[in-house]
Amino acid sequence: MPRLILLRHGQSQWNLENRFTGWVDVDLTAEGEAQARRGGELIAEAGFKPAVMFTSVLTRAKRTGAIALQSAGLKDVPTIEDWRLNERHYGGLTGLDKAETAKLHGEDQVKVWRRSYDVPPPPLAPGGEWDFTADPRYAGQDIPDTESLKTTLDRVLPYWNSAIAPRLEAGEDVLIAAHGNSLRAIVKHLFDVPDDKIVGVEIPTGNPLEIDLDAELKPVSARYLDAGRAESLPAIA
Ligand SMILES: O=C(O)[C@H](O)COP(=O)(O)O
Repeated sequence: MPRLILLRHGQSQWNLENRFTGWVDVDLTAEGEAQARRGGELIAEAGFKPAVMFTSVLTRAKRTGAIALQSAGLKDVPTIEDWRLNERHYGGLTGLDKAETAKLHGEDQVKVWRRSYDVPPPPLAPGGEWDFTADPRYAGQDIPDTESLKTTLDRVLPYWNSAIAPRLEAGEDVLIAAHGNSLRAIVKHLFDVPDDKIVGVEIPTGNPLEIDLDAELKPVSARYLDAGRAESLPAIA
């Protein structure tokens, strides 16, 4: 039975500063590094030995995965990076303070932007500080100027189907070190979470989520390895 571990990056500098981050390449805080190390210890305690780690092109996810593998004694596990595992693009909210944005637009509107399934934030204006179109990591790609969870899933799912699922179907265990919303998209897909229920799914930083899958890659059981920092999980059908 293949095992999958989803690991959201540890606390980033902008998690700490409460700023909308999306594709901005901020690094981990010291606390985030400690969370990644602890995640690796829990992965080792669970006896998890992935054949491969998938991650995004963003430093906070790549470093979390590398630190966790190192602290699990698994530093030789090969890593595959792809932008399709990036955080959702936060559009015109990128860089803004989350609390100030809530004062300006109201808590309800900000919750819709942050957690609804298919309402994207306003698009990013071209040419500004957070315009990623000239970033060589996205050369030749048709990159978004904002993303809802739905459009995030639209780019995560083809990558899941073409690159990740075949490894699990071959019986390999897989670690994915990524982001709150690219991982929420994978959770929505795997657990078949209805569109109006995904609003309640939160993924904590640096806490490995182990999902045991059957041959059809349907979840059989799931648990956070750090039970003390767990969030509730969707029901298994
Ligand atoms: O991009 C961000 O700001 C965070 O990584 C995730 O943000 P959220 O909690 O608003 O989804």
